[in-house]
Amino acid sequence: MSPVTPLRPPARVLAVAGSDSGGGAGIQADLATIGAWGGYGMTAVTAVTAQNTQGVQAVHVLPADVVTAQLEAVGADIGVDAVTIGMLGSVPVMHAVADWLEAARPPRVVLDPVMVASSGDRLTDAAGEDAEAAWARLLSLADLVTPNVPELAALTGRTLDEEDDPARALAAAVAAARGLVAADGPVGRGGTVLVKGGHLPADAEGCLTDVLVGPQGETAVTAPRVGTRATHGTGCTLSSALAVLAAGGRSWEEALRAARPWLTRALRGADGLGVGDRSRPTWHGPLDWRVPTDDDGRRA
Ligand SMILES: Nc1ncnc2c1ncn2[C@@H]1O[C@H](COP(=O)(O)OP(=O)(O)OP(=O)(O)O)[C@@H](O)[C@H]1O
Ligand SMILES: Cc1ncc(CO)c(N)n1
Repeated sequence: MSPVTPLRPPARVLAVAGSDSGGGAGIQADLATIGAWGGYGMTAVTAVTAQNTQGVQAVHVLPADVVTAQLEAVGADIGVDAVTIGMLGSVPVMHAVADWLEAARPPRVVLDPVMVASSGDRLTDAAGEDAEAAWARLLSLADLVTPNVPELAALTGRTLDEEDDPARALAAAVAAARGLVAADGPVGRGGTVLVKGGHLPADAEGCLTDVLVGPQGETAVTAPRVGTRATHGTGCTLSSALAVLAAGGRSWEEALRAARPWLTRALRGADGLGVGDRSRPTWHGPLDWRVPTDDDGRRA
């Protein structure tokens, strides 16, 4: 019997990110998501974190040359259709990744400018002018940048947490993103910014809005706010889904319209997981599987 050959080879997606021992964010979320969407996942680990649903207990950032070695090993042999970049951890690692992006020029680059975990713990020691220069390099090499609102505030130097009205808060965030994609802004190559609404108040219908802000225009995608504390890893999950969908040929808008309802299901599925009791992870797997839990989502 001849071996089974897929109709189309899977998209090869490289995740450049930190390891989350708790399994909810970082490399673990990236690989689960890439697999869930039928892609072939590869990794360049930038840092090892000891992390669970309570917070981050330890961070060890890898030496920059070890990160470069992983990037070169994968790029030279297997090939890369899309890259999703998350936690980088230090200025030397940021420059190592930027150097590789400049040399390898992978076709689609999604940059999630991770700075702080959902628990509030810092995930990078990069600060000051050195960090600003490294972010500017990375932004200029990205096709899609996916900041949450605090990250957008940090990248643009704007204050984005003073507005309580949902529409005005979103408008302020979108205005900040416009500055990033402007002709003289730091996001180069006609890149796009996805403003993520997870840190903004829900609107009167109980919905959150994400907005793609590109040089040619803007697209808003709205979804119900899920009343759960299980939002750990949503950012990594969304970025990886967008990378694998774009690698399969979709535009950023098509990718976001496909990924967003799936993310809603991943958030809804999380409460039945019974994993930890604080900042629980989203659930990347099939939804027809449950463990018995009590009303607080703890294993019964
Ligand atoms: N409670 C929620 N209900 C529905 N969607 C949500 C919720 N929280 C976040 N999202 C969605 O999850 C995605 C990630 O947004 P968010 O702003 O939380 O990113 P993040 O802070 O980078 O995530 P992370 O928790 O991984 O750090 C967005 O599409 C956002 O709209
Ligand atoms: C390793 C890692 N990357 C990203 C995040 C942000 O969710 C996290 N908590 N941990």
